[in-house]
Amino acid sequence: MSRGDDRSARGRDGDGRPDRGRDGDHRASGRDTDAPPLLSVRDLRTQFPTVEGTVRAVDGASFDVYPGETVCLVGESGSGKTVACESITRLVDSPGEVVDGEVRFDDRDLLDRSERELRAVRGDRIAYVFQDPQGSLDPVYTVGEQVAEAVRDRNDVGKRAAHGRAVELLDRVGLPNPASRADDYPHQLSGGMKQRVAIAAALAGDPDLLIADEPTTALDVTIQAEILDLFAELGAEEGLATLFVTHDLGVVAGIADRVVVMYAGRVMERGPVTRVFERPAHPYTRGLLDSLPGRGGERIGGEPPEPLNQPDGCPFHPRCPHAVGECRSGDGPPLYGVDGGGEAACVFHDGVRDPTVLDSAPESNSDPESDPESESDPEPEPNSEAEPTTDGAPRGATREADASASDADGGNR
Ligand SMILES: Nc1ncnc2c1ncn2[C@@H]1O[C@H](COP(=O)(O)OP(=O)(O)OP(=O)(O)O)[C@@H](O)[C@H]1O
Ligand code: NI
Repeated sequence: MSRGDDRSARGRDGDGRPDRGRDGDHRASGRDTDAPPLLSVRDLRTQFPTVEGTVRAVDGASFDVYPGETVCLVGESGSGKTVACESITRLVDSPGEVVDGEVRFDDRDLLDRSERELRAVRGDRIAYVFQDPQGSLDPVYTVGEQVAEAVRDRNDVGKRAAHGRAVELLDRVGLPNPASRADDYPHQLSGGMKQRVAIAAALAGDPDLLIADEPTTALDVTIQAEILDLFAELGAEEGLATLFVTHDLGVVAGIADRVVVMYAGRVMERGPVTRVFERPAHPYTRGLLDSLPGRGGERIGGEPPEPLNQPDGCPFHPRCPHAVGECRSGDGPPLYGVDGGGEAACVFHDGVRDPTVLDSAPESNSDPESDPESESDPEPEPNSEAEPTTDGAPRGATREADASASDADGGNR
């Protein structure tokens, strides 16, 4: 039985939400464009008090995730991606604390809920997958026992039914020979298979939102691509919404409907993936894109600010080739609407004041036909350009379909 059937049988689709991803429409993703956001994060602030001062790990971030879509959180190391994800269900390690903001999920503020209520939301409605599958599995139990335990935690079923469901879930995530593999211990599985098991456990409560923090970073490149395909499938076939953290823009090109670019705890730019890749409106986003192998490969000069020593104004101004006086003082620019969808926190967002900010794109940007190919190549090695279609092509094609859909209706998001 597929998970979709199971949902219907349990009446979860009877809540007025459209039956997503099974109608063979033009979108490859299961994104539901008419529904209100599933998750709406507003002005989120999470801080860590330290002896040297307060680290503002997330400093006023706002973004949405709609039902069935994949939103990628990107940004250099230390930009606050992980802390933002943890803040959504208040998983932040002490002494870290969410000090302000709103996290609306299904129209209730999660930040108001008790720890007990949040525990029920976690795993059931919102599930997490982390970078290191080893860390999420217990070495002394078989993988079948662990997934079955996750099933029993979230559903009122007996041992035998839970085991059957565990095998189904292991099959769903593409574990070969799931019935016999269920008896394996984690150390008997490869890294990619362990990550599949962790994903199966995350699916045990039939969540609506999966938060995946660099789930493929620890895996080698071909396995990475397979796991990314699995995430894409889960979105398209089961209407699962995903908030996906990565610092790899090649990965973003392959799976995202929309992108949120973070820097120094703030959102620098957000919008439909095609618009952001083709016409980035923030110099930081452009810098990240220009560092892709297919786009010049040059890293942004300088380093992100020290957590305890943030500059005034736009946090990116010390590294920005376009910075002017007003970028260096005040609280930094607000998010301005950008043509084609989304927003950018830059005074040059519309190219009116200084067209060079938006026009300084590399040559390849002027050819929209060939561009997505190089973007979608998830392989960071220098030789990856030689064989861009090996596994980049199918996902590149998927993304184009997704992204044009996002683009068409993304103007107000
Ligand atoms: N326990 C902690 N105590 C103090 N500061 C912390 C703690 N955890 C995170 N931070 C700070 O919060 C900021 C955001 O960290 P976070 O881990 O969210 O970044 P990230 O974008 O996920 O980076 P990466 O790509 O390396 O995973 C960083 O400046 C980090 O130093
Ligand atoms: Ni992180």
